[in-house]
Amino acid sequence: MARVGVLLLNLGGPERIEDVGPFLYNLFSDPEIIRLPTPVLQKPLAWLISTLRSGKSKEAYRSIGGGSPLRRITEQQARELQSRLRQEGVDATSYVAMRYWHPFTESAVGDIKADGVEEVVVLPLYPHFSISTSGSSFRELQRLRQADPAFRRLPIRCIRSWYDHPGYINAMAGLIAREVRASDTPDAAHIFFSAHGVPKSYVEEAGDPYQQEIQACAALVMKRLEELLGHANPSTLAYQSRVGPVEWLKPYTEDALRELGEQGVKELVVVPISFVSEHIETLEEIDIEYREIATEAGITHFRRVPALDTDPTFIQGLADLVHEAMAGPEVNLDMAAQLPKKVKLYPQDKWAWGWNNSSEVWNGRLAMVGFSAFLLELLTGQGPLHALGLL
Ligand SMILES: C=CC1=C(C)c2cc3[nH]c(cc4nc(cc5[nH]c(cc1n2)c(C)c5CCC(=O)O)C(CCC(=O)O)=C4C)c(C)c3C=C
Ligand SMILES: [Fe+2]
Repeated sequence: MARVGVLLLNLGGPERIEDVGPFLYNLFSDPEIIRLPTPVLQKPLAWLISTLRSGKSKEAYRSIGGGSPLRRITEQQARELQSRLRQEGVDATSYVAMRYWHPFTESAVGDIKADGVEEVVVLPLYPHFSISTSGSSFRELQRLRQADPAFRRLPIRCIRSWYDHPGYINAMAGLIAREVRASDTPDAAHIFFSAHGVPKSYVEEAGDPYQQEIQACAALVMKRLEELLGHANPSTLAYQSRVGPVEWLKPYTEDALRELGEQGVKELVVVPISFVSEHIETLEEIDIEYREIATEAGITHFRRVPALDTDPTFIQGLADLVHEAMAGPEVNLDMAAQLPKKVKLYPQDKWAWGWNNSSEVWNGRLAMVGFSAFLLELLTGQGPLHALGLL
């Protein structure tokens, strides 16, 4: 029997307040998170944004106990999945590969090689594919594989996304049904799906299938929920956690909550749909910020469905996904990271004269170069502005 390594991909989170700044720097250094047409500016911009954001982020992490529970929960999921697979006769060991904090992807790959694993199943702990999440981790793995002949030799089967997998849909519907039954008005409780957002351009320009997978998933969960409850509840899908000035997927969670309040909705069952573990965006953003907005909007009952964490139906669903992947063909990282549409990531790169997309991009680039030079001068204390006595 082959020794199988199940590599679980996740984002990672700061474990202590001191980790918040470096964690944010790692996150914003990723070109899949901030898609800049000029890569040379990625690191200065990451430094700037992480510095500006870290106060707000630290406050949020403080309010949930001083750090993210994501590593602890992901490691628990990994242990339970491993024991489930071993009970089912697979010689499996699971490994956790975080994208922006410990344990990093590189260290998980090192452990896989040291343990003599013979084949790898890559399972992102994101049910829905996005360029910014699974896509980014697949690319990181691709870089590590290209640089390492020993890793390259291992057969690999990547699971791209699993938003429609029966184990996951059943587990989600089961948890929601519990909250609906416990509500004051089970027939009328409004099911509110809150998914992590992404910038609109990811979907419309770069061809990210994320929105389509989220919509399809919410529809499947609602169908299963109706079967479990014996009645259809009203539902809404909205997107949370917007960062920065650009437009993200709409409706935004805060706006949708206010609108439901205006419509007279009183009882809400909030479902964190794109997350499979509790973390800052469930424990702080939903439980504290959005609860407050809903209450102000006149929603009197706000119940939040817990994240799946180590729910047994969910862990069994993950084990089934691994079995299905092992029974299928190899799926390499290129195939897993592929986008459905053949699109240009930066359509504005195409040159054209006049006041248009391309000239706006070049203005933006020149402004960024000027801004970086200014930043450099501030840091080094040397440059033309100092020479002119302006700094
Ligand atoms: C489906 C899940 C996620 C998507 C899609 C996603 C996209 C995305 N996120 C940011 C910016 C931030 N994300 C942060 C933390 C964070 N995000 C996810 C999940 C998705 N992100 C997780 C699991 C976590 C870790 C949470 C934890 O408990 O530590 C943060 C840091 C927290 C904060 O300051 O708000 C940022 C910033 C962008 C820009 C983006 C898409 C482009
Ligand atoms: Fe995020």
